[in-house]
Amino acid sequence: MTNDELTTTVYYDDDADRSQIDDKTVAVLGYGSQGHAHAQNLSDSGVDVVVGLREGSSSRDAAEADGLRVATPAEAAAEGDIVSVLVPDTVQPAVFEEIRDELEAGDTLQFAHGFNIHYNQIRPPEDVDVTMAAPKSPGHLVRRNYEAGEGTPGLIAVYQDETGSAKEEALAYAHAIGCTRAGVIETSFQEETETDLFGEQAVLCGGVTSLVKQGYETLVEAGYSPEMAYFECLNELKLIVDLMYEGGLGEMWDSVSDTAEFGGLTRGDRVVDDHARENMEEILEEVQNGTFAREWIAENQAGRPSYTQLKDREENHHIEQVGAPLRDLFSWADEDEKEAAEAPADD
Ligand SMILES: NC(=O)C1=CN([C@@H]2O[C@H](COP(=O)(O)OP(=O)(O)OC[C@H]3O[C@@H](n4cnc5c(N)ncnc54)[C@H](O)[C@@H]3O)[C@@H](O)[C@H]2O)C=CC1
Ligand SMILES: CC(=O)[C@](C)(O)C(=O)O
Ligand SMILES: [Mg+2]
Ligand SMILES: [Mg+2]
Repeated sequence: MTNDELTTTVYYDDDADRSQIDDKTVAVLGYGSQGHAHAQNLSDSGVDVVVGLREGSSSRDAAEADGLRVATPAEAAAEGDIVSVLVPDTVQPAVFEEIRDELEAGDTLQFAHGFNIHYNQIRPPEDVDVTMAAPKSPGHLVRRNYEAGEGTPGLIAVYQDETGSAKEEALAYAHAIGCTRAGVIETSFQEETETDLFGEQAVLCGGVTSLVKQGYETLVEAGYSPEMAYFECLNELKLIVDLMYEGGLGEMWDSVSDTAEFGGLTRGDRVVDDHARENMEEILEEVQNGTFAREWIAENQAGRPSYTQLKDREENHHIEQVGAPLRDLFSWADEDEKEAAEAPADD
């Protein structure tokens, strides 16, 4: 299927006009998963970057060690023509209030997720552009793929176009962080927010980890060794998903045995059944009607009691106790490979 046959236009490197960003300064607020990747990729792409971090932030040393200028969020925003808000969603409203007065007419407020705009937690001034360039990838792979000369797919969206060139600038930003190497699709703040929240809750982060833990617990409670259960239900999942990533479900089905294919096709829907689908639809509705957003905002206002308890329970799950030493064994193989690579040639 060519781009013309796709229902959505996919933008690539040649579709981006880098003159929209090359003479501008980008203030990247936050230096975490997305922030470190955007800042370094933008800088390596030749864009002037200043990182905005709180005084005393533990991320300051890392950003400076990576050769980037660091300032406070307000100082960075004052310098920036584009202010990329890459602090945690739950602190963005407070950080926005810190920088609001530093924004000038024609500046751009740029996001990697639409949560605070879509749920009206940030109401931007009317004289700036509001855009999104959102990698569809964890930040560390945004950076790793960029350094490998590749990219990660991304989305762009325009919420407010005061200058008349918001989309073109967002596409130039997506180019500079490497996303147009892989492909960029235009969406809206609403669509990105709702699909991203649903996807991370029901499939990518919540659904998958629950499936892995349930499978692991089923095997262990039936008497099988935890190591066997770990290899079967967690470790091999990467290898299976890699095939799906490369060539869709079909490439995975073609690679596994007929036995696995028959077993999977006849039993998969008994595990993720109609009830699971009803739960997914309920989760999507909670995203769409703001129930999840209100719950997450209230959780943070209360000091994250449930989040902390759930995180602690997850970190102490038996699969994590079993997995750590097993992965160290794998890293031993890496160490072995490293030694081999560093050893002088026997010539
Ligand atoms: N983690 C990911 O891979 C993805 C994240 N996003 C979005 O990117 C944005 C940033 O998320 P992450 O990179 O995950 O955040 P993170 O939690 O990894 O990093 C947050 C950064 O902000 C800094 N920070 C925290 N509080 C601050 C404050 N009050 N003032 C100034 N700096 C502060 C921290 O020091 C850290 O450098 C969010 O909107 C998120 O939804 C979008 C796509 C994927
Ligand atoms: C990595 C990503 O795309 C997520 C799961 O949406 C996120 O980290 O918010
Ligand atoms: Mg996401
Ligand atoms: Mg997300």
